[in-house]
Amino acid sequence: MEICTTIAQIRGTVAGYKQAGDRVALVPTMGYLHEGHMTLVRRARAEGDRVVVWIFVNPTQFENPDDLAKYPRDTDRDLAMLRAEGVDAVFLPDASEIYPEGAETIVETTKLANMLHGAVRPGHFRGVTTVVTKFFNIIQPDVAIFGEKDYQQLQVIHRMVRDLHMPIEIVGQATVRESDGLAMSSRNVRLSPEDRAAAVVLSQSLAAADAAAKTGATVAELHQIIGDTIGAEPRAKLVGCDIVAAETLADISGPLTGLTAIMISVEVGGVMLIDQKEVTP
Ligand SMILES: Nc1ncnc2c1ncn2[C@@H]1O[C@H](COP(=O)(O)OP(=O)(O)OP(=O)(O)O)[C@@H](O)[C@H]1O
Ligand SMILES: CC(C)(CO)[C@@H](O)C(=O)[O-]
Ligand code: BAL
Repeated sequence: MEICTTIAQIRGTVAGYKQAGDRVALVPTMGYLHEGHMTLVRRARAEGDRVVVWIFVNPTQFENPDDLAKYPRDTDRDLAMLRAEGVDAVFLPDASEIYPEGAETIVETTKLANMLHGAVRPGHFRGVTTVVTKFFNIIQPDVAIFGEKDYQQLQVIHRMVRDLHMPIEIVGQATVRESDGLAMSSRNVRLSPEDRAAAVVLSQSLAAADAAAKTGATVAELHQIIGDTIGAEPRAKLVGCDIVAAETLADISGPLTGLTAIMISVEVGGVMLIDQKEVTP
Protein backbone atom coordinates (compact mmCIF):
# COMPACT_ATOMS: atom_id res chain seq x y z
CA MET A 1 0.00 0.00 0.00
CA GLU A 2 1.44 3.35 -1.02
CA ILE A 3 1.21 6.10 1.57
CA CYS A 4 1.27 9.57 0.02
CA THR A 5 1.41 12.82 1.98
CA THR A 6 2.03 15.28 -0.86
CA ILE A 7 -0.05 16.20 -3.89
CA ALA A 8 2.90 15.35 -6.16
CA GLN A 9 3.19 11.84 -4.67
CA ILE A 10 -0.50 10.90 -5.01
CA ARG A 11 -0.66 12.39 -8.52
CA GLY A 12 2.34 10.29 -9.57
CA THR A 13 0.82 7.16 -8.06
CA VAL A 14 -2.57 7.63 -9.73
CA ALA A 15 -0.92 8.53 -13.06
CA GLY A 16 0.74 5.09 -12.95
CA TYR A 17 -2.64 3.39 -12.42
CA LYS A 18 -4.19 5.33 -15.33
CA GLN A 19 -1.29 4.57 -17.66
CA ALA A 20 -1.96 0.88 -16.98
CA GLY A 21 -5.60 1.48 -18.00
CA ASP A 22 -6.93 0.91 -14.47
CA ARG A 23 -10.21 2.40 -13.24
CA VAL A 24 -9.59 4.36 -10.03
CA ALA A 25 -12.14 4.25 -7.18
CA LEU A 26 -11.82 6.79 -4.37
CA VAL A 27 -13.08 6.61 -0.77
CA PRO A 28 -13.06 10.00 1.03
CA THR A 29 -12.81 9.84 4.84
CA MET A 30 -11.83 11.83 7.89
CA GLY A 31 -10.15 8.77 9.44
CA TYR A 32 -10.72 6.95 12.75
CA LEU A 33 -12.06 4.18 10.56
CA HIS A 34 -14.79 1.70 11.41
CA GLU A 35 -16.75 -1.02 9.65
CA GLY A 36 -18.90 1.62 7.85
CA HIS A 37 -15.79 2.95 6.11
CA MET A 38 -14.68 -0.61 5.33
CA THR A 39 -17.91 -1.27 3.40
CA LEU A 40 -17.13 1.83 1.31
CA VAL A 41 -13.64 0.40 0.65
CA ARG A 42 -15.11 -2.97 -0.40
CA ARG A 43 -17.60 -1.21 -2.67
CA ALA A 44 -14.71 0.74 -4.18
CA ARG A 45 -12.92 -2.56 -4.85
CA ALA A 46 -16.03 -3.78 -6.68
CA GLU A 47 -16.31 -0.52 -8.67
CA GLY A 48 -12.67 -0.06 -9.70
CA ASP A 49 -9.33 -1.76 -10.39
CA ARG A 50 -7.45 0.46 -7.92
CA VAL A 51 -8.70 1.74 -4.56
CA VAL A 52 -7.45 5.05 -3.20
CA VAL A 53 -8.53 6.24 0.28
CA TRP A 54 -8.04 9.75 1.58
CA ILE A 55 -7.79 10.52 5.27
CA PHE A 56 -8.07 14.23 6.02
CA VAL A 57 -9.80 15.96 8.91
CA ASN A 58 -10.86 18.96 6.86
CA PRO A 59 -10.77 22.10 9.03
CA THR A 60 -13.00 24.20 6.74
CA GLN A 61 -16.09 22.04 7.32
CA PHE A 62 -16.01 22.38 11.10
CA GLU A 63 -18.06 25.37 12.16
CA ASN A 64 -17.31 24.47 15.78
CA PRO A 65 -13.57 24.62 16.75
CA ASP A 66 -14.19 22.39 19.79
CA ASP A 67 -15.66 19.66 17.53
CA LEU A 68 -12.53 19.88 15.33
CA ALA A 69 -10.18 19.72 18.33
CA LYS A 70 -12.01 16.67 19.72
CA TYR A 71 -12.31 14.81 16.41
CA PRO A 72 -10.84 11.33 17.08
CA ARG A 73 -7.64 10.35 15.24
CA ASP A 74 -5.54 7.16 15.07
CA THR A 75 -3.55 7.05 11.84
CA ASP A 76 -1.55 3.89 12.66
CA ARG A 77 -4.70 1.91 13.31
CA ASP A 78 -6.38 3.35 10.17
CA LEU A 79 -3.41 2.36 7.99
CA ALA A 80 -3.37 -1.18 9.42
CA MET A 81 -7.08 -1.57 8.63
CA LEU A 82 -6.64 -0.28 5.07
CA ARG A 83 -3.61 -2.49 4.48
CA ALA A 84 -5.57 -5.55 5.66
CA GLU A 85 -8.31 -4.64 3.19
CA GLY A 86 -5.86 -4.52 0.25
CA VAL A 87 -6.15 -0.79 -0.46
CA ASP A 88 -3.70 0.38 -3.15
CA ALA A 89 -2.93 3.93 -1.99
CA VAL A 90 -3.73 6.27 0.89
CA PHE A 91 -3.50 10.05 0.68
CA LEU A 92 -3.05 11.74 4.06
CA PRO A 93 -1.87 15.29 3.59
CA ASP A 94 -1.37 18.01 6.20
CA ALA A 95 -3.78 20.94 6.11
CA SER A 96 -0.89 23.12 4.88
CA GLU A 97 -0.60 20.93 1.76
CA ILE A 98 -4.29 21.38 0.94
CA TYR A 99 -4.76 25.01 2.04
CA PRO A 100 -1.25 26.53 1.54
CA GLU A 101 -2.72 29.99 1.02
CA GLY A 102 -5.89 29.64 3.09
CA ALA A 103 -9.38 29.06 1.71
CA GLU A 104 -9.79 32.01 -0.69
CA THR A 105 -11.53 29.98 -3.41
CA ILE A 106 -14.62 28.07 -2.36
CA VAL A 107 -17.12 25.78 -4.08
CA GLU A 108 -20.70 25.86 -2.87
CA THR A 109 -24.04 24.39 -3.83
CA THR A 110 -25.88 27.54 -2.87
CA LYS A 111 -29.36 26.41 -1.83
CA LEU A 112 -28.76 22.76 -1.00
CA ALA A 113 -25.81 23.62 1.25
CA ASN A 114 -27.68 26.02 3.47
CA MET A 115 -30.96 24.23 4.10
CA LEU A 116 -31.77 21.43 6.55
CA HIS A 117 -28.59 20.09 8.22
CA GLY A 118 -26.69 22.94 6.56
CA ALA A 119 -28.79 25.48 8.45
CA VAL A 120 -27.78 23.79 11.74
CA ARG A 121 -24.08 23.78 10.71
CA PRO A 122 -23.55 27.08 8.80
CA GLY A 123 -20.64 26.80 6.34
CA HIS A 124 -20.32 23.03 6.81
CA PHE A 125 -21.31 21.88 3.31
CA ARG A 126 -19.30 24.69 1.68
CA GLY A 127 -16.24 23.24 3.43
CA VAL A 128 -17.18 19.74 2.25
CA THR A 129 -17.73 20.69 -1.42
CA THR A 130 -14.55 22.79 -1.47
CA VAL A 131 -12.36 20.00 -0.11
CA VAL A 132 -14.06 17.32 -2.24
CA THR A 133 -13.42 19.45 -5.36
CA LYS A 134 -9.76 19.85 -4.36
CA PHE A 135 -9.34 16.09 -3.85
CA PHE A 136 -11.23 15.28 -7.07
CA ASN A 137 -8.87 17.65 -8.93
CA ILE A 138 -5.81 16.14 -7.25
CA ILE A 139 -6.72 12.45 -7.58
CA GLN A 140 -9.04 12.54 -10.64
CA PRO A 141 -10.86 9.31 -9.74
CA ASP A 142 -13.29 7.58 -12.10
CA VAL A 143 -15.70 6.81 -9.26
CA ALA A 144 -16.06 7.97 -5.64
CA ILE A 145 -18.00 6.22 -2.85
CA PHE A 146 -19.94 8.10 -0.14
CA GLY A 147 -22.12 6.83 2.72
CA GLU A 148 -25.88 7.32 2.73
CA LYS A 149 -25.66 8.08 6.46
CA ASP A 150 -24.53 11.58 5.45
CA TYR A 151 -27.60 11.80 3.25
CA GLN A 152 -27.58 15.52 2.52
CA GLN A 153 -23.82 15.39 1.85
CA LEU A 154 -24.41 12.65 -0.75
CA GLN A 155 -27.12 14.71 -2.50
CA VAL A 156 -24.97 17.88 -2.36
CA ILE A 157 -22.08 16.02 -4.02
CA HIS A 158 -24.33 14.49 -6.69
CA ARG A 159 -25.56 18.00 -7.51
CA MET A 160 -22.09 19.58 -7.50
CA VAL A 161 -20.72 16.92 -9.87
CA ARG A 162 -23.67 17.44 -12.25
CA ASP A 163 -23.55 21.25 -12.13
CA LEU A 164 -19.77 21.47 -12.58
CA HIS A 165 -19.62 18.70 -15.24
CA MET A 166 -17.10 16.67 -13.26
CA PRO A 167 -16.49 13.35 -15.09
CA ILE A 168 -16.76 11.29 -11.89
CA GLU A 169 -19.39 8.70 -10.99
CA ILE A 170 -20.79 9.11 -7.46
CA VAL A 171 -21.92 5.95 -5.67
CA GLY A 172 -23.94 5.90 -2.41
CA GLN A 173 -23.44 3.04 0.08
CA ALA A 174 -25.99 1.92 2.71
CA THR A 175 -25.39 2.71 6.41
CA VAL A 176 -23.66 0.05 8.54
CA ARG A 177 -25.10 -0.26 12.05
CA GLU A 178 -24.12 -1.66 15.45
CA SER A 179 -26.16 -4.69 16.58
CA ASP A 180 -28.64 -2.45 18.48
CA GLY A 181 -29.22 -0.27 15.40
CA LEU A 182 -26.95 2.71 16.16
CA ALA A 183 -25.34 3.94 12.94
CA MET A 184 -21.56 3.48 13.12
CA SER A 185 -19.78 6.82 13.42
CA SER A 186 -16.30 7.94 14.45
CA ARG A 187 -17.94 10.27 16.97
CA ASN A 188 -19.61 7.33 18.83
CA VAL A 189 -16.34 6.81 20.72
CA ARG A 190 -16.98 10.09 22.57
CA LEU A 191 -20.21 8.73 24.15
CA SER A 192 -20.18 7.61 27.81
CA PRO A 193 -21.63 4.07 28.36
CA GLU A 194 -24.94 5.62 29.48
CA ASP A 195 -25.09 7.94 26.46
CA ARG A 196 -24.09 5.10 24.15
CA ALA A 197 -27.06 3.09 25.43
CA ALA A 198 -29.37 6.10 25.03
CA ALA A 199 -28.19 6.70 21.44
CA VAL A 200 -30.19 3.70 20.25
CA VAL A 201 -33.15 6.08 20.30
CA LEU A 202 -32.09 7.56 16.91
CA SER A 203 -32.63 4.37 14.92
CA GLN A 204 -35.66 3.47 17.07
CA SER A 205 -37.35 6.76 16.15
CA LEU A 206 -36.66 6.15 12.44
CA ALA A 207 -38.01 2.59 12.67
CA ALA A 208 -41.20 3.89 14.33
CA ALA A 209 -41.59 6.52 11.60
CA ASP A 210 -40.99 3.91 8.90
CA ALA A 211 -43.74 1.68 10.32
CA ALA A 212 -46.14 4.64 10.55
CA ALA A 213 -45.34 5.76 6.98
CA LYS A 214 -46.32 2.32 5.72
CA THR A 215 -49.76 2.69 7.33
CA GLY A 216 -50.39 6.13 5.81
CA ALA A 217 -48.95 8.63 8.32
CA THR A 218 -48.65 12.25 7.13
CA VAL A 219 -45.46 14.34 7.32
CA ALA A 220 -46.80 16.09 10.44
CA GLU A 221 -47.51 12.73 12.10
CA LEU A 222 -44.01 11.50 11.29
CA HIS A 223 -42.54 14.63 12.90
CA GLN A 224 -44.65 13.90 15.98
CA ILE A 225 -43.46 10.27 16.17
CA ILE A 226 -39.79 11.25 15.85
CA GLY A 227 -40.22 14.04 18.44
CA ASP A 228 -42.05 11.78 20.90
CA THR A 229 -39.57 8.90 20.59
CA ILE A 230 -36.49 11.11 21.01
CA GLY A 231 -38.29 13.16 23.70
CA ALA A 232 -38.85 10.02 25.79
CA GLU A 233 -35.06 9.64 26.23
CA PRO A 234 -33.85 12.28 28.73
CA ARG A 235 -30.23 12.03 27.56
CA ALA A 236 -31.14 12.86 23.95
CA LYS A 237 -32.08 16.24 22.47
CA LEU A 238 -33.61 16.46 19.00
CA VAL A 239 -31.76 19.24 17.17
CA GLY A 240 -33.19 18.75 13.69
CA CYS A 241 -35.69 16.55 11.90
CA ASP A 242 -36.20 17.03 8.18
CA ILE A 243 -38.74 15.05 6.20
CA VAL A 244 -38.26 15.80 2.51
CA ALA A 245 -38.49 14.30 -0.96
CA ALA A 246 -35.63 11.82 -1.43
CA GLU A 247 -32.70 13.03 -3.56
CA THR A 248 -34.05 16.54 -4.34
CA LEU A 249 -34.57 17.28 -0.60
CA ALA A 250 -37.62 19.35 -1.62
CA ASP A 251 -40.09 20.34 1.08
CA ILE A 252 -43.19 18.13 1.35
CA SER A 253 -46.32 18.14 3.48
CA GLY A 254 -49.49 16.09 3.97
CA PRO A 255 -49.63 12.39 3.06
CA LEU A 256 -46.47 10.84 1.56
CA THR A 257 -46.66 10.35 -2.20
CA GLY A 258 -43.26 8.88 -3.02
CA LEU A 259 -39.82 8.00 -1.69
CA THR A 260 -39.24 10.26 1.33
CA ALA A 261 -36.07 10.93 3.30
CA ILE A 262 -36.11 11.44 7.07
CA MET A 263 -32.90 13.03 8.37
CA ILE A 264 -32.37 13.58 12.08
CA SER A 265 -29.67 15.32 14.13
CA VAL A 266 -29.69 14.42 17.82
CA GLU A 267 -27.37 15.61 20.57
CA VAL A 268 -26.50 12.92 23.12
CA GLY A 269 -24.11 13.81 25.94
CA GLY A 270 -22.84 16.84 24.01
CA VAL A 271 -22.09 14.78 20.88
CA MET A 272 -24.02 15.49 17.68
CA LEU A 273 -25.19 12.27 16.03
CA ILE A 274 -27.01 11.97 12.73
CA ASP A 275 -29.08 9.25 11.14
CA GLN A 276 -31.33 8.88 8.15
CA LYS A 277 -33.90 6.61 6.58
CA GLU A 278 -35.70 6.54 3.27
CA VAL A 279 -39.36 5.58 3.74
CA THR A 280 -42.21 4.89 1.35
CA PRO A 281 -45.95 5.37 1.89
N1 LIG B 1 -22.08 3.72 9.43
C1 LIG B 1 -21.70 4.01 8.20
N2 LIG B 1 -22.04 3.23 7.15
C2 LIG B 1 -21.66 3.54 5.89
N3 LIG B 1 -20.92 4.63 5.56
C3 LIG B 1 -20.55 5.44 6.56
C4 LIG B 1 -20.91 5.18 7.93
N4 LIG B 1 -20.39 6.17 8.69
C5 LIG B 1 -19.74 7.00 7.87
N5 LIG B 1 -19.84 6.58 6.59
C6 LIG B 1 -19.32 7.26 5.41
O1 LIG B 1 -17.91 7.30 5.45
C7 LIG B 1 -17.44 8.47 4.79
C8 LIG B 1 -16.48 9.18 5.68
O2 LIG B 1 -17.18 9.63 6.82
P1 LIG B 1 -16.48 10.15 8.13
O3 LIG B 1 -15.02 9.90 8.05
O4 LIG B 1 -16.96 11.50 8.44
O5 LIG B 1 -17.01 9.10 9.19
P2 LIG B 1 -18.12 9.20 10.26
O6 LIG B 1 -18.08 7.96 11.04
O7 LIG B 1 -19.38 9.62 9.56
O8 LIG B 1 -17.62 10.32 11.19
P3 LIG B 1 -18.46 11.39 11.94
O9 LIG B 1 -18.26 11.06 13.36
O10 LIG B 1 -17.79 12.63 11.44
O11 LIG B 1 -19.89 11.28 11.52
C9 LIG B 1 -18.68 9.31 4.46
O12 LIG B 1 -19.03 9.11 3.11
C10 LIG B 1 -19.72 8.73 5.38
O13 LIG B 1 -21.04 8.88 4.90
C1 LIG C 1 -16.51 13.79 2.48
C2 LIG C 1 -15.60 14.20 3.63
C3 LIG C 1 -14.42 13.23 3.71
C4 LIG C 1 -15.03 15.59 3.29
O1 LIG C 1 -14.17 16.05 4.27
C5 LIG C 1 -16.34 14.25 4.97
O2 LIG C 1 -17.36 15.19 4.95
C6 LIG C 1 -16.85 12.92 5.43
O3 LIG C 1 -16.05 12.20 6.02
O4 LIG C 1 -18.02 12.58 5.21
N1 BAL D 1 -19.27 12.67 7.93
C1 BAL D 1 -19.55 14.07 8.14
C2 BAL D 1 -18.37 14.88 8.42
C3 BAL D 1 -18.60 15.89 9.49
O1 BAL D 1 -19.42 15.65 10.38
O2 BAL D 1 -17.97 16.94 9.46
